[in-house]
Amino acid sequence: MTPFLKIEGLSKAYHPARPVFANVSFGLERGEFVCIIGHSGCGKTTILNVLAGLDTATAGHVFMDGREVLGPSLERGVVFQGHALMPWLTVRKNIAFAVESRWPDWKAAQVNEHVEKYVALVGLSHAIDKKPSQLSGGMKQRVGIARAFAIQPKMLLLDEPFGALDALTRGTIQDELMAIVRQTQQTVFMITHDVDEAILLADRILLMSNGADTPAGYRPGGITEVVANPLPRDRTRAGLHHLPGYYELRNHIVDFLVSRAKAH
Ligand SMILES: Nc1ncnc2c1ncn2[C@@H]1O[C@H](COP(=O)(O)OP(=O)(O)OP(=O)(O)O)[C@@H](O)[C@H]1O
Repeated sequence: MTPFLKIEGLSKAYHPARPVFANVSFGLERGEFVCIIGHSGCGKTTILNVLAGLDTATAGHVFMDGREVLGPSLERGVVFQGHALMPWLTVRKNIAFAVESRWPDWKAAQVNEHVEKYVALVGLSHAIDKKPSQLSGGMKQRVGIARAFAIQPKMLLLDEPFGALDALTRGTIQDELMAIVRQTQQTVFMITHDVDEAILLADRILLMSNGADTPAGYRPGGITEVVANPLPRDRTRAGLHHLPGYYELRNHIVDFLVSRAKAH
């Protein structure tokens, strides 16, 4: 069967002889949550941008639901590291703008009800009529997350969406994200640097290595290994460390990052 999202032979080269990554192929099933982990500069954001249709690959193709991704679409919701909000609009209007683009026929009251629901979901009802400059970095990030969810895309692409959040908020939003994704059967591709976050959220974890000079010549970066998460899907943040298999999985990923992800 063809997967919901299919990535075939993707390469990106800024210098023809030294591609950042080459021959990257993988698939995501509908409703699957996949995280990608790798050191800075290996090309994770580039891959995510190609999946979003915001960047083009030097070689290879991406198909979603049987159609090639050739540009951005409201079928794919993206949450960036920086929150990318319109600074002159309130939280309500930032999200309403996206919702109106997605459903141009909706009446104002319907748009507003929808916006309020998603703002409540990320715990920001009290700040709904504030502008981004009046919010903390973490709050702005939550607005970005609410906006991506509000357009109910077929696929969510998340580039370290929780990086700027303090540990407590991060935990709460991880729980919320997990609950929504399970409930909506959302398909998610997420970049993270946090091994525990990947183990908590992902069904599978892609381990990506950096391009490197080796005795045999330059070796482009790529997906070195795909790790299936063996832990039960109803795992929780608090219970994660007690699950059999957790430490083996964690050690395996940390070992990859320490000794295999970069040539020494
Ligand atoms: N416009 C560009 N011109 C030349 N090189 C670029 C350009 N954009 C990105 N790169 C290089 O491509 C590589 C991959 O960048 P990318 O942002 O995808 O990495 P990343 O794995 O997401 O890193 P991080 O974890 O730090 O966000 C980096 O080495 C970067 O220097």
